Amino acid sequence: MKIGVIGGGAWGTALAQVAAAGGEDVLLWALEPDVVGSINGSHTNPLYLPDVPLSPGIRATGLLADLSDSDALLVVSPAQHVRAVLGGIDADGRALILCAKGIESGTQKLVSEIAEEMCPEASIAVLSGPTFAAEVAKGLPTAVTLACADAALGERIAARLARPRFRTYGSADVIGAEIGGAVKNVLAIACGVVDGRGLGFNARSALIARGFAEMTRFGVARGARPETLAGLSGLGDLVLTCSSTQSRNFSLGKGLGEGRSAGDLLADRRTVAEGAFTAPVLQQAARAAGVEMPVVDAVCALLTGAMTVDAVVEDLLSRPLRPEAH
Ligand SMILES: NC(=O)C1=CN([C@@H]2O[C@H](COP(=O)(O)OP(=O)(O)OC[C@H]3O[C@@H](n4cnc5c(N)ncnc54)[C@H](O)[C@@H]3O)[C@@H](O)[C@H]2O)C=CC1
Ligand SMILES: O=C(CO)COP(=O)(O)O
Repeated sequence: MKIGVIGGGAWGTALAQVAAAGGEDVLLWALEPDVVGSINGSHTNPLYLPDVPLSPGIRATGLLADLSDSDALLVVSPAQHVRAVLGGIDADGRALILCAKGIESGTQKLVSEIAEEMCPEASIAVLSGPTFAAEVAKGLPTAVTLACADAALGERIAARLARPRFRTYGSADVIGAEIGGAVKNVLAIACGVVDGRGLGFNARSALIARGFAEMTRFGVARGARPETLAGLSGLGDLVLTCSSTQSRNFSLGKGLGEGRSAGDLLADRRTVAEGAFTAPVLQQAARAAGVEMPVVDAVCALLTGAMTVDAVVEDLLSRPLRPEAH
């Protein structure tokens, strides 16, 4: 029994650490030779997870094919690269635990939908929740949703990945777990804007609550269960990511709120702010589903530079008054 981890960014490295802490045999694939070298040589990942000593039980490789004898694969590449990495591995008959948070540009597919298309013979689960990678890698208490349509398999994976300080809660709602994680990244950009522009805590809380209403409307339209969206992978992650500059999405929004352009903020950035990729495709998907998402529209207008921060805020505040349950 071996666990393969696809992706040597912050989250792949932290999850490898969780797996290794339970005595699993862990092999991590990383794109960058430097990451492979530092994990194998000094048990560190200075590029993506600096200052965290890693378990010597984690080994790394630059060859995806080396993961072919793992019975379970944690897929932790950014959402826009999942299709390409899954194209490079034979996942038939194995458990694919999807950990990226996003929607694919062009296809409007969730990561589980990409995986079903690329690996029709694999068993699919989704791991999502409020999880800053550095905190998880340091062993700070964390809880996640582990969603799988096959209840028995879901229970086995949840038990296999659970640790004393890493609690896994089971769910059958794969789509709901994914939509929470994808949508909250876009909403976190909006909350960062509020912080950067100095609009106050009232505004941030209003945005979290109204953003959650958008997440719920969109999620339910795509078949998610409301209780999943109100759980760790939805509301839980929304609150985390909207509260701290540890979040790359929140930081991006903060920069926008301070008057910098998305182009400048994203240029030369090595780490991924998934919300910047998800926002336009989420906007398209919401429109196609007839779901109103004004906060998501506002983020899109800021990312393209179509509107200024002040114009976007004015726009949101001057919408017609309506019942809260709308
Ligand atoms: N960092 C965190 O705290 C958490 C991240 N996630 C999610 O995990 C996913 C991965 O994020 P991080 O590990 O944070 O990434 P990161 O920002 O730390 O690193 C970027 C990653 O993108 C990879 N990459 C760049 N170009 C690529 C390509 N052409 N093909 C394949 N991979 C490529 C890099 O190798 C690296 O692994 C994202 O969907 C993110 O939303 C989920 C929970 C927590
Ligand atoms: O998904 C995350 C926490 O759950 C990480 O958030 P960021 O990608 O915004 O850093």
